[in-house]
Amino acid sequence: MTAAVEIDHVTQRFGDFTAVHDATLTIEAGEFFSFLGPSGCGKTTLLRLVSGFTEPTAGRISIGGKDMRGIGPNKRPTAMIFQNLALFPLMSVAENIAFGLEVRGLGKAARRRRADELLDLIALPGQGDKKVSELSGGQRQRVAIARALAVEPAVLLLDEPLSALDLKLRQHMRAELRAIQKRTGVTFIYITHDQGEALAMSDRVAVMRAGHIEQVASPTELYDRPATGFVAGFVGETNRIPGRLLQAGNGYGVIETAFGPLSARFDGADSDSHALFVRPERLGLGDAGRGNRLQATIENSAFEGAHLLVFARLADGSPLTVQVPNGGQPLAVAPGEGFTVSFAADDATILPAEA
Ligand SMILES: Nc1ncnc2c1ncn2[C@@H]1O[C@H](COP(=O)(O)OP(=O)(O)OP(=O)(O)O)[C@@H](O)[C@H]1O
Repeated sequence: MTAAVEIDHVTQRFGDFTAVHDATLTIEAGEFFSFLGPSGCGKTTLLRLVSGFTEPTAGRISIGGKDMRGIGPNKRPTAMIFQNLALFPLMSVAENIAFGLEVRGLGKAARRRRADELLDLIALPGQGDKKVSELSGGQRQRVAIARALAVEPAVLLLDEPLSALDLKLRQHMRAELRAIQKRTGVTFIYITHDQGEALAMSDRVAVMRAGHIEQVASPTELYDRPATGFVAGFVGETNRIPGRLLQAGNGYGVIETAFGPLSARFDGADSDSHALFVRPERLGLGDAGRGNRLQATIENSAFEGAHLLVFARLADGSPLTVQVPNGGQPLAVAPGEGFTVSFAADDATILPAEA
């Protein structure tokens, strides 16, 4: 089972405070969709609205084309997985998975059959008789997913389920979650403040800021075509150079900056002031005919294995980060020395400047 989720002009207020402002978007059936944003931006509130734990102050949520107004959480075709998995430690793995089925009156043999199917799905075949306490953190995570899937929800809601795991396991579980989602075809709605997680797993991501949805796009589009300065800065690293728009046309613009005119992609967004955003890995050392040039002075650098991060200052003292691929040669410039970087207009974006 799978279903689309329509969020139609949904607002959630708590007293005078608006946690979600007029959100409108459709999550397609079978999609892995993430809400990404800093703490307090309203992600959990939106998830609770979809699950039915909270009714919106205004607007409407539909699941599978059905209006969910007045339909309580246990009547919705959704299941939720929380950060603390709340597995029952004294029950076996199979009993944990089948718990929701017992409540629904399914017989013992049928429950066990379903638990075994789900154990295959989460790549823990034959582990049903183990105790939860005998499993690793990642295995418990998978059992929690199996338990949520046992009741055949059309939409699975996941509230930062990986945040308690260590980095290695988290990265491994990203791939696991994605694979389980693909195998089941269930719509996954995932919330996280970890951009790496959202980019690695999702078909599409909604970036949220202070209750507003800033952009909904695929991971590559978010990274390469951020719609706002906030998205450019929140999803990945970026350099920001403020300036005044000089000219625009055909999808490109030129802004006058403290370092001369610079050109980049520009979609024509009107604003009193603009800024150019360029990612550290899109800056190349030297002037290799890339179109835009900047002079900077190196402050220090950090070796990260596959690349070197160079922290530099522009002439007005503002910071510039350059990511240089590790080509097996030491960097030819030392701290305190000046150097030139360049970038192509296609590798940078001009957006309205934000405070
Ligand atoms: N029941 C409530 N009553 C009053 N304010 C609330 C309530 N629930 C959430 N808020 C406020 O709404 C805002 C959004 O909260 P929410 O939990 O949705 O954020 P979040 O993006 O999920 O953050 P985090 O990543 O920290 O969980 C916060 O400022 C929070 O304090």
